Amino acid sequence: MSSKSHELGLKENPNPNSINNVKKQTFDLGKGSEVVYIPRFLGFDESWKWFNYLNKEIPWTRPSIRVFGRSCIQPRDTCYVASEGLPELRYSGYQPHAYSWEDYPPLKQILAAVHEMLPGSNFNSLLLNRYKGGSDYVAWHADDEKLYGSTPEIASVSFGCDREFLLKRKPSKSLTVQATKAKDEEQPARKRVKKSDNDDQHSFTLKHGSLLVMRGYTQRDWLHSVPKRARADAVRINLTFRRVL
Ligand SMILES: O=C(O)CCC(=O)C(=O)O
Ligand SMILES: [Fe+2]
Repeated sequence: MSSKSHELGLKENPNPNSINNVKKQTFDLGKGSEVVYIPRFLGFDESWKWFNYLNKEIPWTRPSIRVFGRSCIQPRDTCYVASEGLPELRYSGYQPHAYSWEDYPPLKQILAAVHEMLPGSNFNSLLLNRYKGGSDYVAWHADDEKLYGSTPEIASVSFGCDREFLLKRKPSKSLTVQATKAKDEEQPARKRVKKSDNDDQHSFTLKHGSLLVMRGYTQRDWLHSVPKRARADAVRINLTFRRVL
């Protein structure tokens, strides 16, 4: 254990007793996409220690990114940590500097807890986000960069202010609106696809100390976002662990 994590009073294994009997909610999104939500992945008090460490020690930046050809400031703070020798990450025209796990030893402890919770996982990179208040957000996107492969598992740990996390199914590429409508009208009424059916959207309130996992074809077939929320007035820190192939 590093002297730094000793100073913080952080344990080597963040929550050994609850690893195997935590409440785990699994959501089958259909067609090979799945989300798992574990509200109390890490203990409450311990999670505030992680929060304080991350808020203070991580070299947060708010880079310029490109969205639809326009340059803008990313509406949240960010940092990137990755194992050595991996291909570089690039998103929205921005290539973050890859810090080393050795620079922030407590991150390795959180990574170990995630690995223990998700047998078979082997994450080697981490994107950190800090939302300073309700006007910080992440727009609709999928983490479908090629370097993660076709069915990436992404493990997302949240600290601090509760925020809503939304998922919506990507519009189908093969059927235009017109084609969908025409096809729909060919069907007898009882067989028509009801567009009001709500299995195309899901919402989770990501709690302090929670873990949310997206896997299978979730990045190919779904978009996710953390929208602005006027009443969310406190800081939230989110860590997304990923495996670069
Ligand atoms: O903050 C979150 O919960 C999600 C962050 C996210 O989607 C991302 O970094 O790609
Ligand atoms: Fe994402």
